[in-house]
Amino acid sequence: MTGSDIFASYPPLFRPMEKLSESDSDPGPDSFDSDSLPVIDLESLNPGYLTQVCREWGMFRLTKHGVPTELLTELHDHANKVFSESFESKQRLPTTPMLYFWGSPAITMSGNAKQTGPSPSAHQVNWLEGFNVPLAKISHFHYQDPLLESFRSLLEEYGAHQTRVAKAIFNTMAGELNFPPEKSASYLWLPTGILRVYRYLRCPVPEQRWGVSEHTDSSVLSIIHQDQVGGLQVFKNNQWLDVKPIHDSLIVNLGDMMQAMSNDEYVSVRHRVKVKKEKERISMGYFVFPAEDAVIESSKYKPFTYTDFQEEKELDLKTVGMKIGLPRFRKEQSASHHHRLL
Ligand SMILES: O=C(O)CCC(=O)C(=O)O
Ligand SMILES: [Fe+2]
Repeated sequence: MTGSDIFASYPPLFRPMEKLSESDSDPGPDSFDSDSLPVIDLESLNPGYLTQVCREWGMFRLTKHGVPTELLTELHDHANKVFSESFESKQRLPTTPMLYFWGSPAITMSGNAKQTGPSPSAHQVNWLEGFNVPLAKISHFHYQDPLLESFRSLLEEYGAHQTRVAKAIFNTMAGELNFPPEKSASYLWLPTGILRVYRYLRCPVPEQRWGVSEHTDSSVLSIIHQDQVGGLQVFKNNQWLDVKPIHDSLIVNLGDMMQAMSNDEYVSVRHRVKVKKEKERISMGYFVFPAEDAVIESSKYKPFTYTDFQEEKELDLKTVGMKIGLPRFRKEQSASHHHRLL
């Protein structure tokens, strides 16, 4: 590919108006200071420490997770190649088992995009493109194209690892939180698992745009693997901390459903992703949800299902213009808020 063709793979909205200068490309790896994110070793999972981290952080680095390093390397390599194809050819791909989207990470859990591109208001757009991959269907399809087929098969393998990891972490949490066994099973409903493979695009005005703006995940658990570019930040002690890219570790964060299930003992952590002028970034996320009809019950919340939560969120996005999330489901929301102010 010649230099000027690089942006043929970008959705048109993200193609720079002017040629980005040579000095803007590849200034070498960024150096990240080591971060203070807690580290949890899956091989010797310590329930007490996990609980402490879930209360204080809602995010941690996972090591000894058993996902082979070569699988991670190959996945990033394949993702790079697939994303480098022209925008038009990516748009023409079938929507199962991998749905191509751009400009917004907000896709419904079943993987049915409301729309695969955003409405054209560049300011709110997320500076990314991606594939949404529901794991329930991934082994039922095969591609003719060898690159896509090996990407699909790697994702299937990766998905099985993520499912295993999520189950192990959740089971420990469920034990610590004393969930009754029948609740545990529907609170983490593995067939809801999805992967999202993202490519964050180079942005001429990185300080004016977000890869993903500040949010909490709606999931029970999310697991991120990022390449060496960096950009993920987590909000802790009133500050945004850079999450250092470390190839053989995974980043686990708790979502809104876990916070509600734990009766606000655990935190659904705020995080965001920055974009860069000179580099694209690839990350892969795994997200898992409760069963559709599982009623989440805890003393601080009115009983609700994940479906109720999604419906409320979509309504809020339309009417308020943002996700309100958990406060919509807390009992005596205004009264408790008042208490805190006094
Ligand atoms: O790309 C990342 O590192 C995180 C993406 C993310 O926060 C999300 O998809 O919810
Ligand atoms: Fe997120």
